Parts: sequence; structure tokens; C-alpha cells
Amino acid sequence: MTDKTLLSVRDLNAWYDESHILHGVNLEVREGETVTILGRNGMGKTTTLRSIVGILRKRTGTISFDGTDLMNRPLHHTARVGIGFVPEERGIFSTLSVEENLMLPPVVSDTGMTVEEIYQLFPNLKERRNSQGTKLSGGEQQMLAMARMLRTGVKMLLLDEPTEGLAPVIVQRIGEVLQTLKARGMTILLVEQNFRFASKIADRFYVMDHGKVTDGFDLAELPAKMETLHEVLGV
Ligand SMILES: Nc1ncnc2c1ncn2[C@@H]1O[C@H](COP(=O)(O)OP(=O)(O)OP(=O)(O)O)[C@@H](O)[C@H]1O
Repeated sequence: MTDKTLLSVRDLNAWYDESHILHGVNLEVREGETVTILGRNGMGKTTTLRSIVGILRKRTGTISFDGTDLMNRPLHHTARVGIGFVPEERGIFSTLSVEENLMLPPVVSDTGMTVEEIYQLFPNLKERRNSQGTKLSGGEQQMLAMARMLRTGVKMLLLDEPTEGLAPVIVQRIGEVLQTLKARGMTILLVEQNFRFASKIADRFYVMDHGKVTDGFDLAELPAKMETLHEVLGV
């Protein structure tokens, strides 16, 4: 991890039509860091990720990534500057094979993983490389959605509930993959309901409540925070 701030979000407000959902979100992620956003359902975690990448356009505040202002850029620039968003619904194209899905997004930098490296990290995707997207299990879809971003050479992954609905053994596998990516220097911002999973991989945490970041702390402070987290999140 370095001291350089890669992603900086300041006073972010966001709306779905007339519904004001985010009320001044502040957060930052340093290069090489894994940060988890915790919070109960409906508190604005997904909306924060969607606002950062620009899928949600009705927003104010400042969002900068690696020194580039993202606020006034078109959506496709987000990927080009090096942010890979893996949404909760994963977005696998059902009529395409695993390998076709993998090759779909354009490469944005030459620091991305090769297809061979990706298959080493995800041997099950190699086995299933000719299978159609629809034939994949939830865990395989999640792995493919992550793998697809790694090939492009993004500097940072934004993951929305990567373990949702997956069996414990697959959750463990995804945890191992994220540890490998961390060791390679990947920067990760994660929204996660599975607190046990998050507490094993995150370096730092934010807590969201009613469209605001209400707390932020390092892994070392986690034991002292447990009682509050128990009250706020029920963990
Ligand atoms: N497409 C939408 N249109 C209108 N309101 C929405 C839309 N998506 C989410 N919301 C509302 O925005 C608020 C924040 O939702 P968001 O999905 O960001 O919460 P979350 O913290 O990610 O929780 P969850 O785990 O339930 O996704 C909720 O009140 C939700 O009802």
C-alpha cells in the first residue's frame, strides 16, 4: 500500500429522479488498499458505487481518480481511467461463452492480466471456457465478472456484494482471489453485507447510514468498534 490517494469522493450527493439518496458522502481509497463499505440495506452503498462510476448521472460533489476529475466525464471514461465496476447483478452476457465474455471489454492498459494468468487464478473458468454464460453457477458468474475486469488492466476494482447468494466454499474461494489481487497491488472498494468475509480482507472500513458515511476506521480499530457495529448493523 502507498500513501497516494487513488480515489477521492467529496460531498457527494445523488438522486434517483426526485429522491435524494446520498447526502454528502466523503470517502477515499489509497493505492493498494482494500476498503469495505458496511451498512444496512437501503443505506446508499450501491448508489455510492453507481455514482462513482457515473451510471447514476444526477449527482453533485467531487470525484477524482488518480488525479483525474470524473464528475463531468462520460460513462465510458471511467473504465478508461482504470476503474472496473463489478455490479451486484454481474452482467454476464448469457448468449456468449465464458471466453467471449472474458474478451469483451477493451484493454485500457498493458498492466492487465493475460488470459493465461486469469485461467491460473480461476481454473474453473478455464474448464468452462466454452460454456455459455447462462450455464454458469452464481459463483462462476461472479468470478467471470471479476476476471473480465482484470484482463483490461484496471487499477481499481469496485465490487458490489461479490459473495451474495454464494455457498461458503465459493465465498472462501473469492476471498482467496481477492487476497491474491491485493498481493499484486490491486486497489479494491467493496460493498459487502457478509461482515465475516469483509473483516478478513479489508484494510479499512466505512459505515454508511441514511446516505452518509457515519464512521471510518482501520482494521486495527475493528475490535473496539464491534459493539457499535453490532448495534448499527446487527453483526
Ligand atoms: N433505481 C432506483 N430508483 C429509485 N430509488 C432507488 C433505486 N435504487 C435504489 N433506490 C433507493 O435508494 C436507497 C439506497 O439504495 P442502495 O441500493 O444504494 O442501498 P444499499 O445500501 O446498497 O442497500 P442494498 O444492500 O439493499 O442494495 C434506497 O432507499 C433504495 O430504495
